[in-house]
Amino acid sequence: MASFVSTDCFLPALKSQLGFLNHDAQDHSSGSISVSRLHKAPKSPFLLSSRALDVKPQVQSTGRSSFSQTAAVKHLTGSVTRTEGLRFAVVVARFNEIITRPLLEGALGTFKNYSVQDEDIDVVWVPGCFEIGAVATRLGKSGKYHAIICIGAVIRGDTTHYDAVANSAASGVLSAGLNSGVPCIFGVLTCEDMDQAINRAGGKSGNKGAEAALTAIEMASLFEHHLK
Ligand SMILES: Nc1c(NC[C@H](O)[C@H](O)[C@H](O)CO)[nH]c(=O)[nH]c1=O
Ligand SMILES: CC(=O)[C@@H](O)COP(=O)(O)O
Repeated sequence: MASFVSTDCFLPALKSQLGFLNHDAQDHSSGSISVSRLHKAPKSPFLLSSRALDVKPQVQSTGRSSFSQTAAVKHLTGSVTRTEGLRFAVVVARFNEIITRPLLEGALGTFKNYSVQDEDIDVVWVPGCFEIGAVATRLGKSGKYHAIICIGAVIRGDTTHYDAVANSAASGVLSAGLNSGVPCIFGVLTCEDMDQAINRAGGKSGNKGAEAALTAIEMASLFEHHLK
């Protein structure tokens, strides 16, 4: 049976507060989850009420937190080094191609660096980000791909059209993944100006297309190697 992963990494203050009282210290008055109930309750510090944190800590005889990681815990993670046989689609918007093409090149370069075969990659061009969702859904439902990257660049103009396009693109990609069951990766820049976009398409902020490809590989591996 899995138990709680150690809090060492992110809750040192809480960990130092926590002692492990014997069962007669339960606090039934406030209905809060006292520390001692953690022995029965899911071992998550997030269930602690503030009153439980007032509990005076006792040093556990073992000196170990009950939030210790156990060998029984199974961790599933996609591997970026297991790309053999994984197939990808890249949906890329032609609008702002001066940005989307370097994003695409960043993605293809990452696939190459991680040994994804050219024959296992299909690139589909659409007019703009608004069209990405429908195409990603169709590709996902085709059953041909292990993950789909969606690449675009929405750059604010003079009107509120930006908000419509950006929000539609995000919800379209999200819906495509949820409706098709195939990981759809959001590689769409939403920028206030062209400089921001250039910086994220191979400039000083990196290449978001390359990042999206790495995410796609990990997610494709997670689904293919662990979640079937
Ligand atoms: N302004 C941007 C657009 N606009 C076009 C839409 O995406 C869509 O193609 C049109 O509304 C027809 O349905 N697209 C982008 O990708 N980026 C923009 O900045
Ligand atoms: C994101 C957009 O739709 C934008 O580029 C359109 O520009 P404008 O708002 O000036 O029409």
